[in-house]
Amino acid sequence: MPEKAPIHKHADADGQFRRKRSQFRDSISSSPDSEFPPEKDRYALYINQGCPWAHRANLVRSLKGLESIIQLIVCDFELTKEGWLFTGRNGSDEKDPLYGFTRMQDLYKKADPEYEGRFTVPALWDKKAETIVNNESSEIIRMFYSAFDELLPEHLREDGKPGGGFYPEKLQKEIDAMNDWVYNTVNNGVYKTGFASTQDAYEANLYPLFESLDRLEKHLGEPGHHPYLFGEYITEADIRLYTTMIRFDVAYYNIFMCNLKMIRHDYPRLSRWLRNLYWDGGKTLNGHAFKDTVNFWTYKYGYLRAKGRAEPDAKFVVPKGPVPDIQPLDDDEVTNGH
Ligand SMILES: N[C@@H](CCC(=O)N[C@@H](CS)C(=O)NCC(=O)O)C(=O)O
Repeated sequence: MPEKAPIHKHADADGQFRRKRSQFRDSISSSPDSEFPPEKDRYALYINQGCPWAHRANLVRSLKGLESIIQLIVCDFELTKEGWLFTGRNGSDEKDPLYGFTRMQDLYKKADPEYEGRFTVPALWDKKAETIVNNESSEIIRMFYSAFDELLPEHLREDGKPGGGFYPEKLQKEIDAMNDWVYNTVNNGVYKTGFASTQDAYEANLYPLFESLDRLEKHLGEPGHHPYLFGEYITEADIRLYTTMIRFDVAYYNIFMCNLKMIRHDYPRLSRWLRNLYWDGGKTLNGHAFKDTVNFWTYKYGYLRAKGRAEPDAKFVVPKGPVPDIQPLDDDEVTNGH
């Protein structure tokens, strides 16, 4: 195995970026022997505004109407040698509101003093058991789909939804298959491209990323695959792709050098899909959740910082474009998709 990277370094010694496995993998469930039953005010979701994995969890918390059930705690999105901090800046609380910690790593150490993994967001905290239930976003979002449904009004419960919810049984195989290649080449693909520290590692990830974007563009043109990836209703596949696509033109294109094509100019269907989600007036979604969980400036500034082009405390210049951050819903230039 290549040498382990320190907190602030992204690529391993061989130039490749490898995301490490999450280690807290418990579940919230209402089964009788559940260690973590659904309860109002019992859990807190730790995020920062920059991270696309934390964004997934935050987005589903909003889409499901869980704001008054699960507390949201935001740390600063500037990664330091000590990991994520609570600073009072960048949307962050001044201190961790539960314990007064100034570092995310203190929370991980409280959960498990022997913990040796990365101190990542998102993390779902149980205030009663004082531990991390889960720090893997793909599992946290699935918990949020239905684990709290008994506490929610009928229209927000998965079994009350016309399409069968975010992960309907009849689509699970197809969603899982898409998740797999989208995760490897798109969600994580942009990171593997952007954090590559050799030309070979960069190119080895850049081309598969754009092959997958081409594949998604084609997918959206097939019968039954629009306006959302699997038809009339938003599913997990849309949620997982969204947090990467909304950062693409404003950050990954430029700062992560994912710059063979842009969503707005080169992918009309993906662009329309993205704008549909962002601008939806809350008619089909829970009140602008896709829009309200986005902060474009954070992406422009935060990825520049993450990429190491700006030293802490140095003055630096944040790219202005592209302008606008996202195009209006009905933009003639890009309406030839669907
Ligand atoms: N598998 C995790 C990945 C989370 C993750 O890597 N988060 C990044 C922020 S985008 C992080 O916290 N990195 C800090 C570190 O690795 O030290 C998930 O999807 O929840």
